Amino acid sequence: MTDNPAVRVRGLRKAYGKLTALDGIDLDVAQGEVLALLGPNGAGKTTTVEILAGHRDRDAGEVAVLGRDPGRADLAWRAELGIVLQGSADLGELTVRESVHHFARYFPRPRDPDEVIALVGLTGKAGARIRTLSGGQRRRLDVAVGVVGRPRLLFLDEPTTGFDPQARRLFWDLVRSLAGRYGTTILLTTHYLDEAEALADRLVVIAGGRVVAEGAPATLGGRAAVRACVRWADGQQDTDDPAALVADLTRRYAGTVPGLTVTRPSLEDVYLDLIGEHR
Ligand SMILES: Nc1ncnc2c1ncn2[C@@H]1O[C@H](COP(=O)(O)OP(=O)(O)OP(=O)(O)O)[C@@H](O)[C@H]1O
Repeated sequence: MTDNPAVRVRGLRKAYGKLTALDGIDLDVAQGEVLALLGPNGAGKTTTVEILAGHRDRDAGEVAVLGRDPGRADLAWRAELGIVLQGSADLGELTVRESVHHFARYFPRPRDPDEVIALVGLTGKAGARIRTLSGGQRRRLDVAVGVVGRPRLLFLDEPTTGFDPQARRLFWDLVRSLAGRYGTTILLTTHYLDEAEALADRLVVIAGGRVVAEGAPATLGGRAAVRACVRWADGQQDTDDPAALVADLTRRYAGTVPGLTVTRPSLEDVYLDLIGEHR
């Protein structure tokens, strides 16, 4: 972790009436890092992102986002952020192009709105009124608005909900290029484990308002240490060295091993185990 993280959270708490939504969250996001916040419905992901983005008050805890307390930050701080939350502002009578141009004017160094529209794959709909867009197209517009201000830090709350598979891949390319080429720090929430695995340097899993695990996608929850399971027509065996076992089987069968499969737990398996323990 760098000395000067983009996001630093200690002991974050938030209750809605009697319901404790966040029960002491600690979180760091390094500059340039892509961090995915995972957790079941109601875990507290949106509450966390909204507090970090300055859209919601907290009850307790220390929060620094780009070095500032979001509860007391100013317009210059806000201009460094890109925010794609759930439920977008309603500018339904504007066209896609008018909307992105409109939001670009709030920022001191915006990206070219037409380039941003192309980046999210909406060039063909640039002249269409927002109210005529499909759900996935509307979400792509939210993403365009989120990145048009050239943010240093981008919050994406379930950004690809409603995207078709092609649009999701286009979005993944966009996130990778923002992180890789521009060094944008990105905090995203998602329910898609493949998305988290494809994009994130690090995952943080929350459940019941607490952090229950964190780590790189390849190692979360001890994933890398779990043994592989080799199955074939006449048997199965767990092993640390599947290549050696397969070589041995190949010799035993003097060629092709019937019905051979080698499996390791997927990120989804590990994730479900993790949140299952905290239900
Ligand atoms: N404005 C609100 N008033 C009352 N309760 C709320 C409010 N917003 C969220 N909650 C409650 O706080 C808890 C955390 O909600 P939050 O939206 O942060 O979860 P989440 O992890 O983003 O869930 P999801 O994956 O379903 O989007 C839930 O139990 C939710 O019902």
